[in-house]
Amino acid sequence: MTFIEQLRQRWQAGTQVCVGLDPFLDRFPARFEGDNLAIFHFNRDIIDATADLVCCFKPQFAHYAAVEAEAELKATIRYIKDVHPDLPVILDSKRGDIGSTAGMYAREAFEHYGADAVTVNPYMGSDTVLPFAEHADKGVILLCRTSNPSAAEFQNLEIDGEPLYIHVARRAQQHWNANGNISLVVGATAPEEMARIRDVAPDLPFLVPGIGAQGGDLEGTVRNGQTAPGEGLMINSSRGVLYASQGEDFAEAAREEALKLRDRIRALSGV
Ligand SMILES: O=c1ccn([C@@H]2O[C@H](COP(=O)(O)O)[C@@H](O)[C@H]2O)c(=O)[nH]1
Repeated sequence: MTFIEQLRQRWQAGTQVCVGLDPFLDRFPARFEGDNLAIFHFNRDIIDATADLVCCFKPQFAHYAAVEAEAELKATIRYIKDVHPDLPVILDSKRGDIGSTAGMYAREAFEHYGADAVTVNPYMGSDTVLPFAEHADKGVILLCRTSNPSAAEFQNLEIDGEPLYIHVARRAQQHWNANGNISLVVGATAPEEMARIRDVAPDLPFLVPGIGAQGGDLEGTVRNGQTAPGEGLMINSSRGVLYASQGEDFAEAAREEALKLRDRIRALSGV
């Protein structure tokens, strides 16, 4: 099954929640002290506690590379594929480079790590996006309007009467989506921008970071981002779910948070 097919199946099962797997070792419960595979074991417990509530998981690459835990990233993705094979995995590595290097980044995500989708920075232009998009069964999730406080600095600059992020969204919808495998990153901190992006990219799934720790607007996200009730969105929460408790009940607390988020989204969707 392709990334998009897997995602649609999860939307139909009633969830648009994406749990981000961003390990911070200093926020792990005490039981992981001295565990050489603490990141993998923590992830495994979170994955098992939330799998039935999510439409995808999203490990963020830097959180593994910075602590030389690339093998645990690979093991985490392998674990999801083996134990929860209906759940797609997004490798959030925000890659982007000249075409020949972009092709290697695509292989890194899809072949080496076994991810179903990867985040890509499209601001270097078409030749840096297409080496990812030619992997027709894989998802390519392009930064469009990000969630961070300075996102507007460049992304909202007007060019030919429209903000730069609109040019990216239109190019994605009209030129890069020949294989039907493109999605966009649109932050929950920018609900007005999200509405404008949905106008020019009516079909593309949105990966929506910024809920929880970043103070994003869940109601505005659902109102402005959905393509149909219960569809179109992968609403990410990382720290808000992973560190809901740092005690022995961390996995139960993570499940509770993911469940609350899923049900709030459902209620806002009217499904
Ligand atoms: O615009 C963006 C793009 C990616 N991210 C990533 O999403 C998660 C958010 O984590 P929270 O703890 O839920 O705030 C993190 O991995 C970011 O690198 C983003 O926040 N904004």
